[in-house]
Amino acid sequence: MTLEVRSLRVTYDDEVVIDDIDLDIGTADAPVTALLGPSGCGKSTLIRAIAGIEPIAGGTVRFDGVDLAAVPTHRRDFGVVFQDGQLLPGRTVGQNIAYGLRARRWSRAATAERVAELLDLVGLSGLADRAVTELSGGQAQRVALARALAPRPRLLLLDEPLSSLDRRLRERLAAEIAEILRVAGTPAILVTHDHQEAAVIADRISVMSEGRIVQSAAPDTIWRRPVDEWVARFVGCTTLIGGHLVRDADTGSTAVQTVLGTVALAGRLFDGGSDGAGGEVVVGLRPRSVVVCGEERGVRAIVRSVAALPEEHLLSVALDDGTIVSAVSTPALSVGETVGVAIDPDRIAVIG
Ligand SMILES: Nc1ncnc2c1ncn2[C@@H]1O[C@H](COP(=O)(O)OP(=O)(O)OP(=O)(O)O)[C@@H](O)[C@H]1O
Repeated sequence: MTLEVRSLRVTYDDEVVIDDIDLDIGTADAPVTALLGPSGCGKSTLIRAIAGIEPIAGGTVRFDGVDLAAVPTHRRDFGVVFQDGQLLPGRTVGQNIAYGLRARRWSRAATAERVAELLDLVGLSGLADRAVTELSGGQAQRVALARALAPRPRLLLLDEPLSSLDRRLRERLAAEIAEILRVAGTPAILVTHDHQEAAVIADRISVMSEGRIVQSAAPDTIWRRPVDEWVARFVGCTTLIGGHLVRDADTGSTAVQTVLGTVALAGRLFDGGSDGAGGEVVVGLRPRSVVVCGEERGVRAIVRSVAALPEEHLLSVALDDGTIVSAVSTPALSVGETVGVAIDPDRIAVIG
């Protein structure tokens, strides 16, 4: 059950909005893919083109090998959930979930059974007769998800389904959606701005920029081996520094030398490929990639500013060569103080 997008192009007037995109959705190793990218990069347009709502200017969209060019939206058997749910306001929760089943001529008994099953799946049993205008935002999005899943679609298209909810609810619902999709076994594409939501719900993340897919990989590969500096910055690296790869003769593992010291790059993400000794790389640092560790063990730095966060202090420090980096410290420190800093290898990205 895979969706294959090949050389897809979508244009608005003469402007190319989707440019030569290849994508495989619903593969055995990655049933759920998240599309992550900045505002305006074309995520929603791509989803709409796959759904058949947006005409395509070139390329193909196939499902299980069948070209969908001549298949209208309502015959593609795809479920869609948008940001604001788009529930039918004059009807109850149960009637909304049953909506697609009526159109497909399901019997009354089969419809009632399926609605009960989905209410249970999305955790809303007992709310079948509630008017949808009397639901919380989170409940409404669960009903929208149940309605999309009810006819057993071959693919689910989720276009920012949680972005109208507050952060805490979003985090909780993201975990619930991940579980619901796993139980339903339905392949899905999720459009989101939120890195954490992408990692919680999806098996694979495709990063988009200006109408193109710039990297598709498992979430930890995206965070730790971004394909270029743009992706590194997009996934939270605020400072990029040069690095030189060296091979530890004793362990055979690769390490990277930087102005912040040398750290081992353990694990499968750093094996093989261009990870041999002698290569030049770029190391991406996040605000928590550098830790204060005592002057004797780290690289000398002077504290430039200190912000007290609830669980730690966030510092800006200057190295002897003038490089400015963010660092975290549990104890409070003063501006002007000399400290030792070191890289936490589990929190950096390596590009190249
Ligand atoms: N109907 C339209 N006519 C002309 N241009 C459009 C239309 N819809 C979208 N665009 C443009 O196409 C580009 C991609 O828009 P799209 O909505 O796909 O981006 P997005 O990545 O989903 O953004 P966001 O994250 O802000 O929702 C944008 O430059 C947008 O202005």
